[in-house]
Amino acid sequence: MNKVVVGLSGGVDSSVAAATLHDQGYQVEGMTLWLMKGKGQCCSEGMVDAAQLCEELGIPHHIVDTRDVFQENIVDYLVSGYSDGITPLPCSQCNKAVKFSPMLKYAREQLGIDTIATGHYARIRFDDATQHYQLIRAIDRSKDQTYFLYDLSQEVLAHVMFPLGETRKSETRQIAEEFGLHTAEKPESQDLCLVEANGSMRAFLDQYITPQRGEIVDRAGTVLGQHEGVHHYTIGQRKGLGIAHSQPLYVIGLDAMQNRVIVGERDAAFSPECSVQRVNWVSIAPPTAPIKADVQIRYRSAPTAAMVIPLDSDRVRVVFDEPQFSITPGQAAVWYDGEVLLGGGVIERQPNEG
Ligand SMILES: Nc1ncnc2c1ncn2[C@@H]1O[C@H](COP(=O)(O)OP(=O)(O)OP(=O)(O)O)[C@@H](O)[C@H]1O
Repeated sequence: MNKVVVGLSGGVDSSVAAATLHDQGYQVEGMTLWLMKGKGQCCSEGMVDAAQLCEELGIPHHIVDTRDVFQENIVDYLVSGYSDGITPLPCSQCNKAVKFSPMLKYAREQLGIDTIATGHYARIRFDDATQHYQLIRAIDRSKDQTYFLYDLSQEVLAHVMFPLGETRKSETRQIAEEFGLHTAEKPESQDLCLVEANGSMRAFLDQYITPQRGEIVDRAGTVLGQHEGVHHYTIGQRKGLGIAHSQPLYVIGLDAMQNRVIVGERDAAFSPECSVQRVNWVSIAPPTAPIKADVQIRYRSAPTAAMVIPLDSDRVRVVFDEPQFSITPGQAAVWYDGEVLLGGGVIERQPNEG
């Protein structure tokens, strides 16, 4: 019988992923990664919910202590990024370094199982022509999570299943009810796990970074106000600046070296291009010539037409057909050809951002 280890957060999506595979005849084992020191959602009640689910399905449940891996790859990464005036995206980094690789390693080495599954909304297809696994958007575009998965490797894609890729979110709860799972009623997580655990990103960061007062300036260097710490701000932010001005002002740069937040009017927050580092060509061999693609610079933003121009083995320049608002260093730029996620990487600081 085919064996699979399903990553269980204690939420409804991973519960349904496990129950579906179990129903299809797979020999399923549940695995919960203990990610956070303290009271992270997946780590206290989540572990109990995951254990109860495994009891309901009559399958084994493994809890793997990965708190050190999470601390090093996510907490330290966020603290150092925000201290440096960028806005890191923890979820893609978490998927790559904390969830998929350690889960697969543990499944193989400790359980002798070579396939893992999660409740992500995404699909995988093997393309015979290119001999590559391709990461494909979920059927339910409103829940599609491929943006957070761009950094997975071919090796991981070859051993992963996403049972919810063809399911609409509206059906998931119904399926959970049909299977009689207690997680059917569980509310959705609304935000980043660290934000849910700490109340806000600011509260999380303030535990690690001592707020340092500094100046809010315009591009010419004129002082317009004071800030409480560069790490409290993000490019494109409008609210919470506390400056009276004739036009709305936006954060257009964060200068950690000089401890300054740079603001400007809306027009100044648009850029025609950006460079992207730590690029992973997830579904295709790295191209040597520029390609046309639809690029997404935020999880919830619409993909927009651009040229993706390879610079070297893991850097590209993205030139948009139309200038984009608040391209945020640290966040992911991810590019698609239709439904296929071709690649992605981390947006670099722009030359004019201080
Ligand atoms: N602590 C964890 N241990 C193991 N797998 C996890 C853990 N957290 C998340 N996952 C896996 O990653 C998937 C996506 O996680 P995400 O945090 O985005 O939650 P979600 O989409 O709300 O899903 P869920 O409803 O299952 O919590 C989950 O469905 C689950 O398979």
